[in-house]
Amino acid sequence: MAPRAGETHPETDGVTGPDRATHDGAEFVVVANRLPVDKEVLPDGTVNWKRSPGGLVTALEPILRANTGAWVGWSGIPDSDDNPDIEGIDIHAVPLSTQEIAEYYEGFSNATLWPLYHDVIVKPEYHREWWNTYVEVNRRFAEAASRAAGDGAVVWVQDYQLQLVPKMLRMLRPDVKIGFFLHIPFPPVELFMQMPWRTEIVEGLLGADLIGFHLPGGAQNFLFLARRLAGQATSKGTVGVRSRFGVVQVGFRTVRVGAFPISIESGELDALSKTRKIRERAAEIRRELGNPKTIMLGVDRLDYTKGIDVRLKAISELLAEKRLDPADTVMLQLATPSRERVESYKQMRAGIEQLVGNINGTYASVGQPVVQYLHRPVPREELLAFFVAADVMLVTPLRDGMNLVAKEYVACRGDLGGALVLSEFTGAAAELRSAYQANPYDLDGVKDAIEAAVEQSEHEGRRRMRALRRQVLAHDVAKWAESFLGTLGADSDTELSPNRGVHLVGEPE
Ligand SMILES: O=P(O)(O)OC[C@H]1O[C@H](O[C@H]2O[C@H](CO)[C@@H](O)[C@H](O)[C@H]2O)[C@H](O)[C@@H](O)[C@@H]1O
Ligand SMILES: Nc1ccn([C@@H]2O[C@H](COP(=O)(O)OP(=O)(O)O)[C@@H](O)[C@H]2O)c(=O)n1
Repeated sequence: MAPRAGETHPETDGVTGPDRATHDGAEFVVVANRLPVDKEVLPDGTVNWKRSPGGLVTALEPILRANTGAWVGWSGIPDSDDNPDIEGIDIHAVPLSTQEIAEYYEGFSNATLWPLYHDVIVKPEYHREWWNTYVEVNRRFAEAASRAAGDGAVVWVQDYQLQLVPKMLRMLRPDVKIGFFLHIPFPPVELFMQMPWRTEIVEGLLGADLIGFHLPGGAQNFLFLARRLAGQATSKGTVGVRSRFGVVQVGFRTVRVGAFPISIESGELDALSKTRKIRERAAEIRRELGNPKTIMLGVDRLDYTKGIDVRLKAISELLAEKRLDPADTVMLQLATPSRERVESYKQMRAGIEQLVGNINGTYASVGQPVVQYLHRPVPREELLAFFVAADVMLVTPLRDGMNLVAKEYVACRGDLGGALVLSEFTGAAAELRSAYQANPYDLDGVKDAIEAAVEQSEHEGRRRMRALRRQVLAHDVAKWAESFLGTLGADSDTELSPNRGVHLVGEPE
C-alpha cells in the first residue's frame, strides 16, 4: 500500500511509484546478495569470472538459460562497478561502497540479523545507521530487479540480506510474480520481538506471493508474526513439507508460506566421488595423514553457529578419558575464512585456534598432530576426496538453516562407508534421521554419538548410510527449485479452512 501523506515509511521511502510502462527484460530474475560468479585475477593480470561453487547457482542456471534469465547481485568486491558478462545470463551488478559493506553486509546482515535468527548465540547489535543502510541497499536491489524484469516476470529473491525487497519491488512492479526464500532459520516470536524494525521486516516479506523456509517450524513462526505484527489474517493449521501451505491474506492478495528444504547436486557428487581421480586422492590423503584407524572430518565456514568448538571440546574429553586413542585418530578441520571483519568472528577464531593448540599440545607426538586445522578455502575436488577419505563426519552446529555439508558427505559415500554425526539443530536433521544425532549443548551426548560412530560395526554403518543416501539422492537441489517455482507458478487458489488452516484447492484433504 502506498504511504499516506505525512506518514513515514523508512523501509519504502525513496522507492519510486509503480512503473506502468511495458518492459523488455528477463522472464526469470534471481535477486541475491551475491552474483553467481567470483572474480579471479590471473598471474598475467587478465581477469576471469568463474562460476561460484554451490548448489543455488547450479540449480538455477538451467532455468536462467532456458528463460532469458537475469541475476541481480553484488560482485563481492568493494567500490567496484564490474558488471561481468556471462553467456546466457543477464547480469545486473549492484555496486556496494566500503561503508555500505560495513553497515549493510557486515553490520545489519551479519551482526544483527544473523545472530538474531540463529538463537542469539552471540548478542545481536542494533544500530539505527546500519538499519538505514540496509533499507537503502535493499531499495537499490529492488530497483535493479525492477529494471531487469520483463512484463509479468517471475522474480525470486534470496535470503535475509534482502527481506525488504519483496515489498519494494511490488510497489515498483505490481505486474511481476515474487518469490522469497530464507536460507537461514526463522526465529520464534520471543526472539524476533527484540528487533526494533520487526514490523517493517514482516511487511517487507509480505510483498512476496510465496515465502519459503527450509522447515515447517520457520514457516509457522512467520505466520504467527504476520498475524501479531502486521495484523493480517492467517491460516492456523500446521504447514507440511512442500505441501499444506500456510496463507496470509494481505488485502486482496493471498501470500502463501511453505517449507521447501534445500539440497545439493546429489547425482553429480555421487558420480564425481566414484571417479578414479577422487578415489586415488582419498587414498593418498589417508597415507598423508599416517594411515590412522580413524579420520574424523569437519568442513565449515568459520562461523560461531557451526559448533566447531563443540566437536573440539568433545574430542578433547574423549582423549582425556582414553575413549579415543591419539595414536590412532586424526581430526581434520577445514575452515573457510568468513566475515573476518565482524568482531564476533574474530573472537571465535581465536577461541578455536586455542582449542586446537591445547589438544595438540596435550596429546600429539612429534610429526603426528591429533587435530589438523586448515584456515583457507579448499578446491571442490579436493573437498570431495576428503569426504571419501573420512571415517566420521562431524557436523555439530548450535543452529543451522540446513547444512549442505552433511548432505554432500552422504552423496559422496556410494561405498556405504563412513558415519555422520549430526546436530539436532540443523535443518538437515529433519531429513537425515539415520545419522548419529546429538544435542550440541549436551557435551556428553555429543561424545557418546562420536564414540558410537567411531565404533560402529560395518553392518550398522552400511545400514545407516544406505538410508541416508536414499533420502539425499531422491531429493536434489533441482527438485528443490522445481517445487518452489512450481508452487509460485501455480494459481494461488487457496481456501482458508477454520480447523486445518489452508490447502490448495484441488489438493487432497
Ligand atoms: O555470503 P557469505 O556471507 O559468505 O555467506 C555464505 C552463505 O551463508 C549462508 O548459508 C545458508 O544457506 C545454505 C543453503 O541454503 C544453508 O544450508 C545454510 O544452513 C545457511 O547458513 C547464507 O544464508 C547465504 O546467504 C550466504 O551466501
Ligand atoms: N572449506 C570449505 C567449506 C565449505 N565449503 C562449501 O560451502 C558450502 C557450505 O554450505 P552449508 O549449507 O553447509 O553452510 P553455509 O556456509 O552456507 O552456512 C558447502 O557446499 C560446502 O561444500 C567449501 O567449498 N569449502
